[in-house]
Amino acid sequence: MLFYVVLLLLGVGAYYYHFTANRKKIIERLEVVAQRRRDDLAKNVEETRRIADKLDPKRRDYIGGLDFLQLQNELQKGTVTCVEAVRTYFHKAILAHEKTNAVTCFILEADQQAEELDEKAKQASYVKPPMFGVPLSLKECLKLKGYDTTRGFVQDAYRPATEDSIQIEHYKKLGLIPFCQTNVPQSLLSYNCSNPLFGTTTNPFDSTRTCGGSSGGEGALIGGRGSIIGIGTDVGGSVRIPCHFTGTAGIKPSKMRFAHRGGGASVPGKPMIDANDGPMAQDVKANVEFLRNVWGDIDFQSDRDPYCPPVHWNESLYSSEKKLRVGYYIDDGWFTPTPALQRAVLESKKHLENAGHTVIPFYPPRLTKVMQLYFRAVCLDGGQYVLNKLLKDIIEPTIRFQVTLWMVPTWVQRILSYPVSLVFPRMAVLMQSLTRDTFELREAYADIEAYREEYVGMMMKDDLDVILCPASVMPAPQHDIPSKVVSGVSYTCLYNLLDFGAGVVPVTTVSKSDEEKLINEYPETDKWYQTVKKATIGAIGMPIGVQVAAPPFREEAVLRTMREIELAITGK
Ligand SMILES: CCCCCCCC/C=C\CCCCCCCC(=O)NCC(=O)O
Repeated sequence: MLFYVVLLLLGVGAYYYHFTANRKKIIERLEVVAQRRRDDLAKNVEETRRIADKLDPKRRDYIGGLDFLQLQNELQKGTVTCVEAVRTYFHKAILAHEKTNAVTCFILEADQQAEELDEKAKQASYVKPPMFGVPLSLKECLKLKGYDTTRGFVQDAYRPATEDSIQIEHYKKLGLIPFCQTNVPQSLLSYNCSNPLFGTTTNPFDSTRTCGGSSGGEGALIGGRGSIIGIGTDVGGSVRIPCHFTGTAGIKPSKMRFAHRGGGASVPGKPMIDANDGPMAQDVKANVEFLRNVWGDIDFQSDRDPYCPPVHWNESLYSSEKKLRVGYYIDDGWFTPTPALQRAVLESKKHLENAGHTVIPFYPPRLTKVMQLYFRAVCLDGGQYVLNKLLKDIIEPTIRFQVTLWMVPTWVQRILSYPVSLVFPRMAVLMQSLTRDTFELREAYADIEAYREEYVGMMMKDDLDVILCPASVMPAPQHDIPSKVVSGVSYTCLYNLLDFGAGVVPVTTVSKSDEEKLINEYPETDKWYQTVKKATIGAIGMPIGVQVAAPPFREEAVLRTMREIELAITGK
């Protein structure tokens, strides 16, 4: 017996030695690559600055002060040139990048593309596309020919995409000029924004706090006024959470509204959790104008990807005079949001009521079950795909907590969940979420299908057009918090599980009385609540958004509601 125990211990020891020696070698090699990539970025920023500085600062200030529609209009009229627009945003993005570390690469050829467009515009026969010359920032994971899409993995640096994705091709055809790529959290499966290649992107309003993720670089850049419009991706909130954290507006459309051929994903092959790309901008108006043009010309995408149905922009749904019926909630029953987030929903409710809409309570059913289904379906192989990639890379410290969760075998998590349930029931629910086998996975898929039917059934029963609810559980927290509170995505991931269109519009900022309420009334019943409460103290002044969602192909109703809230708040 002793012999076998010694043999086992020797085996484990040898494996551990081999594993750590191998990891050390990988890390040493990748650290050289990461340093080289960062040095290249520093040179790239300086070259961009040289180009941006060719534009007269007075002109730059004027163009930089235009909003999306004004810039689009001046470019159409020819009173602003494409070169001027690109150089202005090169300059503004450098400023925002210096503050937040949002950019992973400036696309220098944007300047040349702008020159070419300006040349074309001189020809009398040339018809300008609708978004002629508007500079566009892109989340780093989007496939752009000639540029890396690392998703924060050092191992994927210097492996540029060989083609544009269909969506990028389309945006270029509509006249947009991609001018920079923006930072993401390693693996994209997080709502912070840090990786070992490009480092941490910070919130433009407070550098000790995260800009959110995974489209965090976009949030920081747009919130920091370094881009007028950008594209993010969202599988659990990655467009909507950064919008909420940085005071910007964006929407994740339902999956089928864009072509996905040639695109990338954080975890390929997860059929029931629907991700999509989506625009992010300084206001809702820009999102509307962008999607009106993209969906107005959606045949471009459908012709190249038959899985993308040719569903055109529905102007009558967006501009309808018919009053809306809105279901709202301020607490999903899984994770009570901090007071400012609840207040934002109640204020939005008032704005909608003042505009003549009917707003009634709505109770999303069984969120505890939803959280289990979401984590089971998003980590459908128990997290193995992401873990395999991470183990071949330098692991980002701010996601180490969730990496540890993925490393503990499922059966161990299940056994431990029983004692844990006695002191921390919500954690125990998640410990039972990663799948043991395909039987459980099939069951989860069937449950998601049934849940979708139940949810839309409830909306139909009350004749609801859209749902209004919080965008998250808290305002932007410190950089390490998202990994410790992965369960805080309940307000957003629900609408990926349902495949609804869902957007976020900025509504308010955290006030002193929100903080007092937080201190006196916010629950402290478990570790997650304690962490959220602690992270939210000191967040006075941080932006707060609300979320609007509607079933697939009704994104125009979502945008209409968001726009009405925006109009009521900003008056423009
Ligand atoms: C014991 C607990 C087991 C649960 C393990 C959970 C590990 C965390 C896994 C996933 C976290 C998901 C968070 C999602 C954040 C938003 C991600 C997103 O939208 N990404 C965009 C994209 O992938 O394109």
